[in-house]
Amino acid sequence: MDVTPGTTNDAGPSAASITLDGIRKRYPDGTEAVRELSLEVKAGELVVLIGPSGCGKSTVLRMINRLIEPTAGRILLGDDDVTEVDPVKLRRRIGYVIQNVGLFPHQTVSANVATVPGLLGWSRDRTRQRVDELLELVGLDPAQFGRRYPHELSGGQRQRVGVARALAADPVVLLMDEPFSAVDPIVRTRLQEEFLRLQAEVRKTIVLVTHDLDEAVRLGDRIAVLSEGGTLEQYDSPAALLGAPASAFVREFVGADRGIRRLAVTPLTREVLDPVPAGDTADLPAVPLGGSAYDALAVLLTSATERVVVTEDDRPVGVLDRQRLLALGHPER
Ligand SMILES: Nc1ncnc2c1ncn2[C@@H]1O[C@H](COP(=O)(O)OP(=O)(O)OP(=O)(O)O)[C@@H](O)[C@H]1O
Repeated sequence: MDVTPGTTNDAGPSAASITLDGIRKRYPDGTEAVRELSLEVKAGELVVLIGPSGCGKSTVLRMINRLIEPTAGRILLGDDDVTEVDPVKLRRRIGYVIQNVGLFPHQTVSANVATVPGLLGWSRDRTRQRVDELLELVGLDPAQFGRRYPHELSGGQRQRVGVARALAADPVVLLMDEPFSAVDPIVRTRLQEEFLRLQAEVRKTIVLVTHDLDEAVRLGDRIAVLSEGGTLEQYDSPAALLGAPASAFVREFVGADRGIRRLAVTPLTREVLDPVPAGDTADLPAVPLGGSAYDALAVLLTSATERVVVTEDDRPVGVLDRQRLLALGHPER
């Protein structure tokens, strides 16, 4: 029986937590790609795995959907142990987006997005409705793009089709391996912004692998920094990671400009402000409460003043001078 088109009939949760419990991967040639890793991702959370080349990020990701079998340890989706589930069925519950997308070149955009619904045996009407809904969700007009082939799209459009395809059967988890790295920096930034909007709407549990720290800071609710052998160096929010690196490795990895990066993820809250001084603040450049410390610094650097006033509903609620602002980038000093 088919129920309402565009909805799942097996009304399971739309996102599941992921628990990696002491997972290991030793490849047949003896390479210890992941020595031992434990990590929890909450339902609806976007976690970024980052670390130097070869540290085991992709191996971890591919163990979650069992494209790679772990040598030891447990992986849970919600309460289900993935090693006890048929891998083909498992992959239908997990969306997977890779660099260069891996679209089928001889199938139209619509047919590509319909891959998993097809495997699940959805009716044509239900599939078509879901495909159109998803193309719209990722910002592609179904009438214009549905019948095109992948080679008739730009890199950014292909990437969006890849995301739509991964979301098609309403997976409980989305795994993304360097999803935005094949497009140029301007398109990448736009895709990242669109992706954040999409995630606010669909709230999937997402594990995303990247090389790009700015991407990690922009997208991640939490960031897991790995070093060689899948060793977890730190698992924290972007602001905590940049503000207080847990080891020399992380400190070096996040780099000398981490202070500036941290400003971008530090909101201007009442707690960080100095009181409004007596007298007129009308001459000071204003930034809104809730904006980022980076925005405040940008305003300060383009004005000839030493202070910015922070406002709410156009009323001053505090001020910040240059030194206080820069100190927000390095809270441990
Ligand atoms: N099939 C395999 N057989 C043997 N060793 C492998 C295999 N696949 C990966 N490795 C090794 O396992 C380690 C981890 O590789 P993995 O691809 O997971 O790293 P990564 O962090 O994703 O790297 P990159 O950022 O360069 O993509 C590397 O040393 C790699 O050479």
